[in-house]
Amino acid sequence: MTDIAKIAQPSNQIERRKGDRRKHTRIHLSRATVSRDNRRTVGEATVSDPRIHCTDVNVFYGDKPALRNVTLDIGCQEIIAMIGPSGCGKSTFLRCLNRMNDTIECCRVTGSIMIDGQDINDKSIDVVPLRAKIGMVFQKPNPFPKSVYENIAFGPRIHGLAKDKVELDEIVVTSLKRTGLWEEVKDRLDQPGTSLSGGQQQRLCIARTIAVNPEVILMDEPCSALDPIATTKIEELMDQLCTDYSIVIVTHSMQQAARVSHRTAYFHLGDLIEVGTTEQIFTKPVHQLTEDYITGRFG
Ligand SMILES: Nc1ncnc2c1ncn2[C@@H]1O[C@H](COP(=O)(O)OP(=O)(O)OP(=O)(O)O)[C@@H](O)[C@H]1O
Repeated sequence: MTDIAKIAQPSNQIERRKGDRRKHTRIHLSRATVSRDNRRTVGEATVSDPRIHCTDVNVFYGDKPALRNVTLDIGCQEIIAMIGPSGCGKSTFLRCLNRMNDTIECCRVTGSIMIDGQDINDKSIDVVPLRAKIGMVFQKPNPFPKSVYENIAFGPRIHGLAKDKVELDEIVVTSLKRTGLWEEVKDRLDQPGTSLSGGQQQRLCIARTIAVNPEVILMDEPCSALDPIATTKIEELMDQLCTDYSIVIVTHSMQQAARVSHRTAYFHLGDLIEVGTTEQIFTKPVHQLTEDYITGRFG
């Protein structure tokens, strides 16, 4: 078994690894023990043909910095995983990518985040089409309180993507087929989305996201509320979807990052420490902080 295959082993073996990890001495790194120089990003943060190009992104909640000078590209047709200890800024970064931080009053974002030649932080940008272009799937499945059909049809209808009912039906069927849900729900399209299982609800939310033709799908711990079988289905789905969309996933599970992503970005206390191919990050991390985290010495 290769090193990365060991990391990506199925979740029934993960519990045993957790036990092993507890044997390591825990290292508590305070801001004082890690100099700013040691927290410059190492690795290739940029790609030749980025879908999203982030430069010097800083985020503050009130006066408190949550992210510092993050420069990172999101490539086309890639799955990039954001990993790091709790509170390091992974979700904050994800929310920057479709201006979800706008919904937090005390939050201020600086720097540039370019997609299709436009800075998404430009005040003239309409966030409704932006959030269709850069869709988001949350930790807990959150279907609309509507039927299965309406959960999918709602977005294309408000974005004017279907000229009539026939086209709308086609989008609904295609989106459900692409997420592998069609066979499971084709006889219950009129039932509430909330009547589906948790894993089906999460795939419904992904189907709802792809129904409006996104370029990027943001996933904030999309499997944390799901069992291992539902998790496997979502991971297989991500693998299929990345041929058309860029996927950015925040995950607490290093095994999941190793299984699904092409590149991995490691955050620590608001800094982007290291970016690289997932294989390199998990087998030959360059930065000591990355190594300490992936070997379970802290976090
Ligand atoms: N709405 C908010 N108001 C104030 N501070 C916030 C808010 N959201 C996040 N923060 C702070 O910003 C920092 C980064 O939080 P964030 O949720 O992005 O981290 P994370 O890496 O995603 O954590 P976790 O893995 O626990 O979800 C933390 O110090 C957190 O307390």
